[in-house]
Amino acid sequence: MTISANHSVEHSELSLDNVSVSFPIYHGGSRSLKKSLLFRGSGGQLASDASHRITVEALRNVSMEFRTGDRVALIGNNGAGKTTLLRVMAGIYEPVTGVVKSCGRISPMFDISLGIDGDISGYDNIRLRGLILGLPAREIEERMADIAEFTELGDYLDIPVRTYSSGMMTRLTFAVATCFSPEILLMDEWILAGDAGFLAKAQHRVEAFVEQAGILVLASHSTEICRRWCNKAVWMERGEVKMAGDISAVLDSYNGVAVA
Ligand SMILES: Nc1ncnc2c1ncn2[C@@H]1O[C@H](COP(=O)(O)OP(=O)(O)OP(=O)(O)O)[C@@H](O)[C@H]1O
Repeated sequence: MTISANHSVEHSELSLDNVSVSFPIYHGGSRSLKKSLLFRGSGGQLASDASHRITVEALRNVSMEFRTGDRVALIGNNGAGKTTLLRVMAGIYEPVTGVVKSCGRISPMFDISLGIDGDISGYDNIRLRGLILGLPAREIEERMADIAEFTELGDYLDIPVRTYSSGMMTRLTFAVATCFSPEILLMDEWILAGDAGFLAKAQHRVEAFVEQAGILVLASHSTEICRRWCNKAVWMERGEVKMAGDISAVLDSYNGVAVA
C-alpha cells in the first residue's frame, strides 16, 4: 500500500517477541580480546557459539510492543544495545532467535549514510528514497522543489554526493530522510544535534515529520530530548530490557541509578 507523506496514519504496530542478536567475533580466541571485552561493564555479554567462536550477545530475549501514538525513548549506557535494537527493528539485522513484526512503512533515520548513494546526485538520492518508500514518481517530482529548497544545496544537487562536505551531507541526509513521512520512525538523536542555524530551520520540519509518524522510537542519551519527544521509554542494560513504561517513571529510575 502506498501512503503519501501528508497522510497521517490510522494504525501502526511494531512488536518484538523474545528477540536475541549476537555478533561472532572472529579470532575471538585471543586472550587479550577476551579480557578487554570482559572488562567492558555496560556492553553486550560474551558467549560462545556452536563453533566455539566468541560472540557478543548484543540483545537477549527482548520483547516489546508499540502502537500508533507511542513515542518511545530508548535509553541506556554505551553498548547497552540501543543501536542494535533500532537496526533489528528496521530489518537491517536478522535476529538469531525471536520474531520482529511490523505494520506500517518503516523509516530508519539513525545512520547518516543509510539510504544515501555516494555515486549519484543529490536529486537522484531524493528520487531513490521516494521510490524505495513506494511513492509514485509523479508525487516525488511534485515535492522535489520544496525538498531542494530546504537543503540550500543549489547546483550541488546535480553532482555526486561523495563530493559533499560533511555539513552538506547532513543537510541532504536530513532532507532525504524527512521528505516523505513514515508510519514507523526509527531515529537516533544525531538528527536533533546538528549545527544550530540549520537545526532552528529544521525544527519545524522534524516536528511535523515526527507528528505524522504513527510510532517513534528514538535512541538518546539526553534526558531533555527524551522528555520533549517521548511518552514512553525502554531502558536497556547489557542487551536486556531493564525497565519499560511511562517516560517519567523510567527516566526517574534511570537517573536515580545514574546519580547514585
Ligand atoms: N557489528 C558488531 N560487531 C560486534 N559487536 C557489535 C557490533 N555492533 C554492536 N556490537 C556490540 O553489541 C553491543 C551493543 O551495541 P550497540 O551499538 O547496540 O549499543 P548502544 O546502546 O547503541 O551504544 P551507544 O550508546 O554507545 O551507541 C555492544 O557490546 C557492542 O560492542
